[in-house]
Amino acid sequence: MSRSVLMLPGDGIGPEIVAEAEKVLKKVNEQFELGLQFDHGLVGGAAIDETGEPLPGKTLDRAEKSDAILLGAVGGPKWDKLEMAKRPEKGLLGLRSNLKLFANLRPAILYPQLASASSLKPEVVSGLDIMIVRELTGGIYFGQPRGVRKLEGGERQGYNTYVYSESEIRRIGRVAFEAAQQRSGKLCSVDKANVLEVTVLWREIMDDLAKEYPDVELSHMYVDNAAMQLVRAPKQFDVIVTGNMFGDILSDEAAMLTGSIGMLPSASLNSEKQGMYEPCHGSAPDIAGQGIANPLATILSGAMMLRYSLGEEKAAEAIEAAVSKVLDQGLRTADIMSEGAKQVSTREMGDAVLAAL
Ligand SMILES: NC(=O)C1=CN([C@@H]2O[C@H](COP(=O)(O)OP(=O)(O)OC[C@H]3O[C@@H](n4cnc5c(N)ncnc54)[C@H](O)[C@@H]3O)[C@@H](O)[C@H]2O)C=CC1
Ligand SMILES: CC(C)CC(=O)C(=O)O
Ligand SMILES: [Mg+2]
Repeated sequence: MSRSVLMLPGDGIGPEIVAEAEKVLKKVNEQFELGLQFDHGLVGGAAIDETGEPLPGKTLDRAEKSDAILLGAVGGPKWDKLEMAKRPEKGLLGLRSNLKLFANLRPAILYPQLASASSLKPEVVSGLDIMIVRELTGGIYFGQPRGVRKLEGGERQGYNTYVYSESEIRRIGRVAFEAAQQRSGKLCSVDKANVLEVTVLWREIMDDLAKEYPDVELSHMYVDNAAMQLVRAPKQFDVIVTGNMFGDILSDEAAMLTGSIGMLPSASLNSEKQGMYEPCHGSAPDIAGQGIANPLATILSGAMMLRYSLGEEKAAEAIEAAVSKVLDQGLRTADIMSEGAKQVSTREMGDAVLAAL
């Protein structure tokens, strides 16, 4: 059976890291006879430069027809002066909303080899394995109305709207409760229910759902405390469920517990388990073109793709084992470099994973 994978490299370091993930995916495709067909498309700034739009119709059409998508990252200073609706980031948000990819899974796992690269002391993070379940197609990133308006007197006012409907909360809640059931049975819902009505509703729905999952222990935490607890005692968390913006911020924070944002993969799924897979980081314009970006988050996103959308658990595990082996060999990109290790480029890291497979 042939299945199609759409590669969307995007901008900045996107093409560099996606090239490494593609090598790795093509190798497991051969080794495990997966029958994957690879196609390529434009999104973000690269698409704006070529077609004038961050999400060309052709890309969306191919994305809708593909079994899974691997995306690098979008955005960069070249396009930052464009009005919001025309920026590269709209291409990514458009893919997420058009494909209804509401469930964003961001596992923050510390590879033991990287304990000294973590921002926290090894004893605080050893064995760290957190799953952040972030709602991805609602909340303040999508709420209407939004914009900048002129007030009486001429002063301008920027505004966005934080909205969640009951059904949006319920469907992401179910994903999180089910994830907790398959893990330790502990779920922490993160909100700001002491200030924001939308998250009072969020909390109410989570409490309601908890009645259907008696084997899951649900707790609630305000987002400011959660941000603090993540760096104080991160191992108190197993599954965290939260809204779009809080999840965006907390997952970058959690990334540093694993050594680098260059280590954090993600899966964005819809109800049909069609998925887009991408590293949690952005296009890193400050290091783009230097061949020093860490490709492991993208390679590990490829493993998540095999697991969640293509049902190829063995191939996914093979990639994860190869990454672990490469770290055992002491190979490190600059962001996870430590004393006694050997620094390698983006391409050398990809080649090492390939050789370890
Ligand atoms: N999913 C996406 O496409 C995302 C896109 N962005 C966009 O990316 C652009 C840059 O945003 P920033 O806030 O600078 O966030 P960023 O995640 O691109 O970079 C933050 C810092 O992390 C480093 N970094 C990121 N990925 C790395 C990797 N693989 N290896 C080594 N170091 C890495 C960068 O060098 C930088 O110092 C913006 O245009 C932003 O809108 C930001 C986040 C996600
Ligand atoms: C365009 C942004 C919402 C992307 C981002 O920061 C993310 O998804 O982590
Ligand atoms: Mg982010």
